[in-house]
Amino acid sequence: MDYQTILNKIQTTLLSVNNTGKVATYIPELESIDPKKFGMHLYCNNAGHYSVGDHQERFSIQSISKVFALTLTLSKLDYNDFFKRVDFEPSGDPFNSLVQLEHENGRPRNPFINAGALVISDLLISHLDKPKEDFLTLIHTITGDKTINFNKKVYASEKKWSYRNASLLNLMKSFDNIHNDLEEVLDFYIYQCAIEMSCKELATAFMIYANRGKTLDNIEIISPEKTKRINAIMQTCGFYDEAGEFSFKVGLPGKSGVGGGIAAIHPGQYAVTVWSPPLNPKGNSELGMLALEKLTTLTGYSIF
Ligand SMILES: NC(=O)CC[C@H](N)C(=O)O
Repeated sequence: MDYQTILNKIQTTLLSVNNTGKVATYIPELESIDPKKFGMHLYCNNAGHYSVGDHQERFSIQSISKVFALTLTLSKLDYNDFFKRVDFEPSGDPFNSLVQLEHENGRPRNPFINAGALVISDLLISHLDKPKEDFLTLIHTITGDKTINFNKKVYASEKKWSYRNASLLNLMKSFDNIHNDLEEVLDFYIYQCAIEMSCKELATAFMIYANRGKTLDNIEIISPEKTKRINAIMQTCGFYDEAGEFSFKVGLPGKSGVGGGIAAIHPGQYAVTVWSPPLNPKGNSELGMLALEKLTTLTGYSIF
């Protein structure tokens, strides 16, 4: 498959698209990002790399971090302990919605909405001595790059504007589904979202999900069985109330973030990442969705 020609075609086509998306502003620091940035990186199972645009530039991974947090949790915890606290059904609601949580007694629908990721942060704090270090170490291990870190400005900016996440935490605490100090949980969650990676680094990291839980150096990060489940949750819950649309149009398991990144995988084949900051009304990268739709259309392959 000539992936490089396909990526070039995608970039050329997207240059002429009228991008109606808007860069996220509710985390003020994200507003300063150039909306014209566009990068894409595809990492093939046979170790081939294909890329276009700003694929080497780091950006805020935001909710893509939720996949790594789930991976770390499932590598440490028994399923039952975990799924008592978080479900694995699509929410059909925006990523930061409070409504469903009240109806469902403080048990989040899935690990990829904010409420679910906050419970995961709480669980990791309970089970790890150094949650932040362990989280970063996981990312260093799966990318082979120890320079990856969090962005202090984005972190500070989200901390100032975290009223909604604080509300989610308080609501869950009232149902006894948060066990640690609320400030500590919020701080750890915001730290994860503020991590910066490039398309290239994210595609490398996501190769574990395309490769049954193993890095390309054959280190098992998570079992094939748990990898299967993480991929299933990406497929059904990776795009909030647009998960159905992403499945329909793209047909790959993936995860988006409000920094404008999307990472997706084709099991056994490749990991692909795209970055374009302007978001559609559901909080997913407008051009990112389009780029991946074109990828599976032009290659003729998705998981379906
Ligand atoms: N969808 C996202 O990327 C949301 C992450 C963001 N840090 C938040 O909690 O609101």
